Amino acid sequence: ASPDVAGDDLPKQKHDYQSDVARLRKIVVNSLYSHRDVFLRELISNANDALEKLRLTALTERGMLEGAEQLNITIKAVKDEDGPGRIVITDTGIGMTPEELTKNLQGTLAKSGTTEFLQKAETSTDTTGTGNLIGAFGLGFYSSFLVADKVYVASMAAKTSKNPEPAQYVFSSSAEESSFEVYPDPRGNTLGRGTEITLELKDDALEYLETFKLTDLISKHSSFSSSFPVYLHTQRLEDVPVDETEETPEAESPAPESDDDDEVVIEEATEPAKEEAPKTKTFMVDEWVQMNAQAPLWTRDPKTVTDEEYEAFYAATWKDNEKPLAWHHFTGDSGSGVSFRAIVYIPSHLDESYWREGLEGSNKDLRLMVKRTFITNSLGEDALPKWASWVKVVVDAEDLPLNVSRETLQSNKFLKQLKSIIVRRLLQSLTRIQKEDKEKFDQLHATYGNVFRLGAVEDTKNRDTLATLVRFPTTQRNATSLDDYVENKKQGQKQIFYLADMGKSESDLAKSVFVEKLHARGYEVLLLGQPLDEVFVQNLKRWKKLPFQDVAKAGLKFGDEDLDAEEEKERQKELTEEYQPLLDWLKKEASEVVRDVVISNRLVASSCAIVADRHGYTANLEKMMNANNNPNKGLMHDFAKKAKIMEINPRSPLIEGLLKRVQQLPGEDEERDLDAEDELREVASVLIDGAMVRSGFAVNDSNEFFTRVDRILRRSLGVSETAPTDTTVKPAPPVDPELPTEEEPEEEPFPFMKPRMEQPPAPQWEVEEIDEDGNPVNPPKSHDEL
Ligand SMILES: Nc1ncnc2c1ncn2[C@@H]1O[C@H](COP(=O)(O)OP(=O)(O)OP(=O)(O)O)[C@@H](O)[C@H]1O
Repeated sequence: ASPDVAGDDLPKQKHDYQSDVARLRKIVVNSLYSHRDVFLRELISNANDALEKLRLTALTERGMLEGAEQLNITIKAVKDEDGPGRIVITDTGIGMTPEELTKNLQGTLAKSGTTEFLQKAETSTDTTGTGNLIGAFGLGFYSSFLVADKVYVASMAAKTSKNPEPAQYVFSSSAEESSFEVYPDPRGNTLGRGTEITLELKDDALEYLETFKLTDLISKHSSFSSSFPVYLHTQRLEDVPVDETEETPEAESPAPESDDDDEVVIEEATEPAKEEAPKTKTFMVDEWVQMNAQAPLWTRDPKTVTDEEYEAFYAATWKDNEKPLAWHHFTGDSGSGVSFRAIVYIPSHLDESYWREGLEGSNKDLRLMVKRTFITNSLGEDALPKWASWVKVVVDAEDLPLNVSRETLQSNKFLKQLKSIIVRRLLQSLTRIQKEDKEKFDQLHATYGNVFRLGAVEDTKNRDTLATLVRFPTTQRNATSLDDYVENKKQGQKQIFYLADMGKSESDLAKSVFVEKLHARGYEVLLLGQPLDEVFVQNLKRWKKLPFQDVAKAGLKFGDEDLDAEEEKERQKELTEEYQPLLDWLKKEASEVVRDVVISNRLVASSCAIVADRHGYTANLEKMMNANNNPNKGLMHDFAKKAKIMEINPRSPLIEGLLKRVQQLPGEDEERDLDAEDELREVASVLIDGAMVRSGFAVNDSNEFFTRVDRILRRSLGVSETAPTDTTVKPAPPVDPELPTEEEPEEEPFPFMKPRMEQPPAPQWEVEEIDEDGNPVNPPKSHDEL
């Protein structure tokens, strides 16, 4: 039988779901079957949101609390004798008008990436990790359909000046239908205010009717989902002595609110009582048991909180099914008279939208409470910097007035201090992990390595601490910090050598002409292939007083030049004199692309390379400038582009050969062989362009470059340079009007649907007192000062 809320005989307004919504619902239900326990957490958390909204709005809107005085959530399982069984979840929150029922509950697909997601989810068989999908796509209410065939949402909006006479309406929908209905509640106004969700359970979900199952679910997943009391309806048998002269006593039912269905069931006494024992009767007693009676987690002494509780609190508060990497629970006194408690969590993954969003910092994941009441999740203009904006924080201030409006809060000194307190605490946690737990730090760096680079660029105050956290591959080892690098420098070395080429792998970078001599001589070179690397070193400029030196740029010094023997210097001088004719000749030939040609001190096996002048573009920078499609890059751009130097390796036989040929060229008044000269020029041009390519630059006209290469190859093979290639080709068949029928190849599943690594348990932090600037008042011995 349908529950009363169904109003079977009523005329109802039908609405169609958007077609994508119906698809989405199906995917959610199919892919999340094994996670279906989450439905209760999602509904409790929605109820909590509605209560928080009410409490916040009621600060400025009088009379809103009329209708239902208590702010709470109740859950009741109803076993129907002639029906499947229902779970009813009721809150006395802000409620919804019929328009809101229609708009809010049909779900929106406005979130970016949803359509893409749908396609991937439908073609993928991999459903691991989809537990997060619910939170990520705002599908909270949809999770009802994981366990219910039919869902009724009765709601009565709070009374406001704009809506002084709210009415109770019902939204109903079944799991399969592509439409939903909204109609006036046939029972009238039973709620006073708030929302009641009735789930008509699927046949295979009847286990959720059992009290122990609900108790287990709530304590496992939802005890932290609400800061308002959550009551579960329970029944127990109780023997009560009866005085036959008195009337049958009423069983007590401390229900948080009256409930018409809640008639107390009274059973007959089971055994005829013995004479001496007082007569008893067994009653079925209805009770509402509060499921979250414990003090909120952040107010507790961390010594009494288990890792599991910290993890459950994190999962419930931020709807993230992956365990956090670490957390820091502390109390503090802001100095401006506000004492507070806080937990800072480091998630084990970055939201995929992090890098897509703009650079202005915002933090949706901060929950600012005053005396356990949620106030806001926005620090406004005192928002965390972008690099730290992913951190998840609960802060509860004791000494702020409860009725602060968000506006007055913005001008409160405490808020300004909060930003630096959180950042400082976060940095302390990160530094501590770096020092104490290598394995965890590796995970941290894999996720946040680029965030640390960004931070070092963005946050000048914390630049050094953030830079300490960054790791680089080098020509000698992996995961090297700047401090490690400096420790490993050679005698006399006064520069930190690096090679930057965005997007190149370490092994490609390690093969570059620019590092060959450094590597051969045993110097370490940082290999920078990450997008933010070059900006990072340019902002940092130096580390431990050593300047960064791009090994693809002029100015490279090994630092032991002064230690060279006199004859070594003499040899260098001789070489320059010997090669002067070639240097002069090449300088003319290469004048289009370089400013000068010199004898190299950085090449070992390669014949030549193009290095950027101190103020010129490196190949990496030139690529970025070219990609930045601004036609008016101006004079400086042209200047920077030309600011290159060609270096030749006098030990290379190719260069020796070229020198000989240049020396043999006839003098001014001798007879010239123009063909031979052209040939030599062509060889030189291929050498120059080859050096460009080998050094990471693009050649001006690659097609023309390869035509020249082709000509030289023909010459060396003795093939005619002018013999044409047969260029006849078979034309394509005529136009085909038929549409293709072949299926699309299956694509890789979305990255966030792939399984993620299990995280080891995070360490527990001690509680510390901190002052106005976030400095510990009595720093414990184990504490790392930054
Ligand atoms: N118990 C409720 N009381 C009042 N409004 C509700 C309630 N449950 C849901 N809503 C409304 O319906 C909207 C959609 O709910 P849904 O759970 O699908 O998404 P969400 O809560 O916005 O996102 P998420 O659950 O992922 O955080 C909510 O934003 C809210 O406006």
